[in-house]
Amino acid sequence: MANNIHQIDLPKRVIVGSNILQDVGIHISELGLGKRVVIVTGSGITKSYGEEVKQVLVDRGFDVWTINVDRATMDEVERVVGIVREVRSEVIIGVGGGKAIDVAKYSSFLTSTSFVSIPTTPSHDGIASPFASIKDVSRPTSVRASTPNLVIADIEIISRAPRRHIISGCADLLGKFSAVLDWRLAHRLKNEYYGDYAASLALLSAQHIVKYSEWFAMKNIPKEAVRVLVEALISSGIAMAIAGSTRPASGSEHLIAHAIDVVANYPALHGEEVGIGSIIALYLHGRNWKKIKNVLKTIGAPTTAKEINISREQLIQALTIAHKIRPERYTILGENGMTIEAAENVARATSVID
Ligand SMILES: NC(=O)C1=CN([C@@H]2O[C@H](COP(=O)(O)OP(=O)(O)OC[C@H]3O[C@@H](n4cnc5c(N)ncnc54)[C@H](OP(=O)(O)O)[C@@H]3O)[C@@H](O)[C@H]2O)C=CC1
Ligand SMILES: O=C(CO)COP(=O)(O)O
Ligand SMILES: [Zn+2]
Repeated sequence: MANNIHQIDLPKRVIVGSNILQDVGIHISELGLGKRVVIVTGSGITKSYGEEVKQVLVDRGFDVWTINVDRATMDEVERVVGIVREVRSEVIIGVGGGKAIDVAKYSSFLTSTSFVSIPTTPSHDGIASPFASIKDVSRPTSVRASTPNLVIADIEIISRAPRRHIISGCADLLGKFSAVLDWRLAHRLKNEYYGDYAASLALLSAQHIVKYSEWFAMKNIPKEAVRVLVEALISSGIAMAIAGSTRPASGSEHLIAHAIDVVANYPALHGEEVGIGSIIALYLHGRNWKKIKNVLKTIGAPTTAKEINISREQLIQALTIAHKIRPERYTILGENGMTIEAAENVARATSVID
């Protein structure tokens, strides 16, 4: 950011549509990414999607190696990096949820190889962002990683993800209302860089979830709504790429979500925790938290500590440590955070606890 120079690395190509996996080889060739490919998937249902991608690539003459990962940890990243170097792979493809995509994304960053993102679930906005959540890299927040050269989001596949994942993605996006308020606050109080365009783009993704909340409330969520969600998740990732940080997408609501993970060892999906964090963050900002709580309720997202499997004591503890998660990122939690008494009052005022 020195001398006002701001570098933005964006994805080269983003494909959103149905039944598009068979074209992955064509896009990789057209973009000139290389012929030697490592595919990273999870070890459950995403394995079969990884096999499908492998078959398509092998049929087009690519050399392909597949690695299944169980967790998004540095051990798994090192395993992938080792294989990528050994087979001299030029491209890493992440096929799956946040775990597989983040391991692939960070491994690509460490090996300076091209990165292709093929999400199978819309549970979070890391699909197109240049940041990865690696669980044991010193702290529970994301680290700089590769911008995807190519994103292939197949709506047919993504629509088959569990309803809970779809709602988690919606809640991750609703978190942008408080994230942007925090960013503006840090700009005004701490003279931190603020990019209004990136902030507006992040807000747009959250506004679309509010606009389409009745569709997301349906038992069988229509594919059109899933497409809106996927495009909004990609757009939020682009906002992070434009900002050069996760600032437009992550504020005090994310600090609270990360603190919940620290206190209760990942009790719920990332977006579900962010939804709870948003209610509290908007309350602290003096904004219309009831409106966002209603949207969360309408779409079937958790709005209480109990619904994300944590006790009132765990929630209160998380609220009191949230400001320490990323001390350099100023938010409404301030430098000293909340006392136990304040945390209890806030959680009760918003009915996150009884
Ligand atoms: N990089 C970033 O900017 C961001 C990263 N994150 C991170 O992303 C992670 C959360 O991602 P999430 O996707 O929730 O977690 P996972 O990747 O762990 O996926 C959760 C489960 O869903 C399964 N799954 C994936 N696709 C489908 C599908 N189509 N149908 C049925 N099941 C499916 C996975 O299968 P399998 O077992 O095969 O993997 C896995 O068991 C967290 O680590 C979070 O920190 C969150 C936000 C932003
Ligand atoms: O989850 C994210 C954006 O939705 C990334 O946020 P962090 O930078 O706080 O990990
Ligand atoms: Zn998030």
